[in-house]
Amino acid sequence: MPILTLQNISKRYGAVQALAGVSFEVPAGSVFGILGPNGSGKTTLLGIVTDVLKADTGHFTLFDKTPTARERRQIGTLLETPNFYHYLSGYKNLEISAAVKQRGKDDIARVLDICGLTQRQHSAFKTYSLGMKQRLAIAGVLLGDPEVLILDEPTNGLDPAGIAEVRDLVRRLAGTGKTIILASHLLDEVEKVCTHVAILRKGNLLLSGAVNEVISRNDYIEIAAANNHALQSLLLQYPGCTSAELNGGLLKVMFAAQPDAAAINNYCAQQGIWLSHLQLRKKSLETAFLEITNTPAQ
Ligand SMILES: Nc1ncnc2c1ncn2[C@@H]1O[C@H](COP(=O)(O)OP(=O)(O)OP(=O)(O)O)[C@@H](O)[C@H]1O
Repeated sequence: MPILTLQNISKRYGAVQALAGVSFEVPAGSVFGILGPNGSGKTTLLGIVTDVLKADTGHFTLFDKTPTARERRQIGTLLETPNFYHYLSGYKNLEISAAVKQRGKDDIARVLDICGLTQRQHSAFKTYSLGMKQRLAIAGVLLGDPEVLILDEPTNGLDPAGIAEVRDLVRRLAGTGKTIILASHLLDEVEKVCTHVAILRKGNLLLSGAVNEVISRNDYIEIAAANNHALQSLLLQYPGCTSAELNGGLLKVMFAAQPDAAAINNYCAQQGIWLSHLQLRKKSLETAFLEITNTPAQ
């Protein structure tokens, strides 16, 4: 059963089409990244799902049901950094969060433990590192043990140590079976923690699904010969070749499917070009992502 199903969600702010007919499913137990550059509609989408905003068209279900207060109670949301009191301890701040959520204090020790803050629970919030502050914010979201967590840019503004701490926490939470939906403009974040992804650009969904399936990462080849221009023309005619760019003394050649280096070597030899260099290289997720986001939206 999908945890969240979006169907044809659109939202406009005046002249800006923030979301244009977005549909996808978030599977149970996934860490689902909503990825896109600034202004692509991520926060708007999370706002709609958490009932802060109303969609113009379309609808969504939570746990396969039209959401009521009962379904919403199973969602813990962190859309912006909470206003913790700087002079109060982590524990006292969570007492306030629990009271706002009309929950008792009995869950505080558990969430502090999950977020690795037990030892520092009685220290003032102002003495916490950036990573600890964000972990406290996530601890607040975990009060009441929701099944689904929605986090908007959870590592934004953190230093590298804080980013690593929050990523570890997200992975740990995923390991306990929680479904985690997080918006991010950081590809690295999605690569490191997400199992699934939806990629948005200017309010359009470019693709969604399991990270390994939707972001194809075929190898590319680096290749050179005495006459690189002749080699370039030749390779552009090779079946499945999508580009051949000259970079320094090497050609970087991309393919629609996994390239076969031996077959390419043979092809060049048959055409009278002897290679001085041929190497298979792994395409980075960043390159794959740029290719996806540079293709026209449907
Ligand atoms: N209240 C609003 N009024 C007018 N335009 C808005 C409003 N909120 C968002 N927008 C516009 O809608 C588009 C989508 O914004 P949104 O904040 O959802 O994107 P985002 O992907 O979350 O970006 P960011 O990472 O910068 O938060 C942007 O062009 C933004 O300027």
